[in-house]
Amino acid sequence: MADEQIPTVIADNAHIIYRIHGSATPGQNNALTSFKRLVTRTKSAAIREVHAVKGVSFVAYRGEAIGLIGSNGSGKSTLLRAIAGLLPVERGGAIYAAGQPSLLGVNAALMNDLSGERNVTLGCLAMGMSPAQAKEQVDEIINFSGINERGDFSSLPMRTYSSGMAARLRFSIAAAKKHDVLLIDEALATGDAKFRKRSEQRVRDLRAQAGTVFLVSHSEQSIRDTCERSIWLESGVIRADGPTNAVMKEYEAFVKAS
Ligand SMILES: Nc1ncnc2c1ncn2[C@@H]1O[C@H](COP(=O)(O)OP(=O)(O)OP(=O)(O)O)[C@@H](O)[C@H]1O
Repeated sequence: MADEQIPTVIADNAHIIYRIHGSATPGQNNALTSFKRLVTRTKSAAIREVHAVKGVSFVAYRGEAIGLIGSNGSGKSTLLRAIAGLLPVERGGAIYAAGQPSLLGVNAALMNDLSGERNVTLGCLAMGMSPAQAKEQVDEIINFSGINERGDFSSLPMRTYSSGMAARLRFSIAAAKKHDVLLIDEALATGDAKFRKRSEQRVRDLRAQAGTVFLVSHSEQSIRDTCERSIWLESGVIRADGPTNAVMKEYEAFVKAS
């Protein structure tokens, strides 16, 4: 934990509910039933709710790297998206964040028809760099991503890249900037072992630059290597929050028992 405890993200009783429209059985959603609902002012039976995150509270500090762990569907990605401001928190709770948290992979909307190089430039500009700064960064980002390891891919359109290559480029663009809060969802697991090592080092560097990093991963090793604190979510509820070793132990015992 950082010496000076400066909060970067505060979640206060955060509830996140997905509302799924049009999930009714056939016949429930035709024009006549819609009209009846309008006249009788009843709510659509076609809206179903998934309560993905249930009253989550925590404080993250500058300099911390926090792993989010838990079973499939436990709400980890949902929580990340809410921290990034991409999903609303229900009334009565809130998530406060310093600066503009960046969710890796979502913020960098890459264009399939443009070359990797052009995408790097656009990504840098979108993150607020000046054209001169962006130009300066291009080579370093391409090198870091390793997409040119098997030929000159950076000048080819993105659609010629494998999904792993695209993910690596996305990570490299996002990691070129100092972030107040960087949110990483499984991104480290997409690259090969060599890239994973490099990106873990970059996460450590970003942390050293006084940002806060959240990492969602099913790779226990990635979490152990990068995060000294972990939050375990299960069915949308925090089951444990503390030093990674202790939280992992509890989680593993739960997995074994279930
Ligand atoms: N776009 C969506 N619309 C409706 N429900 C969703 C949506 N995305 C996720 N959910 C539901 O919200 C719950 C939490 O999902 P979430 O993706 O946050 O879990 P996760 O912990 O990240 O899972 P995983 O480990 O499998 O990636 C699940 O029940 C899931 O079905």
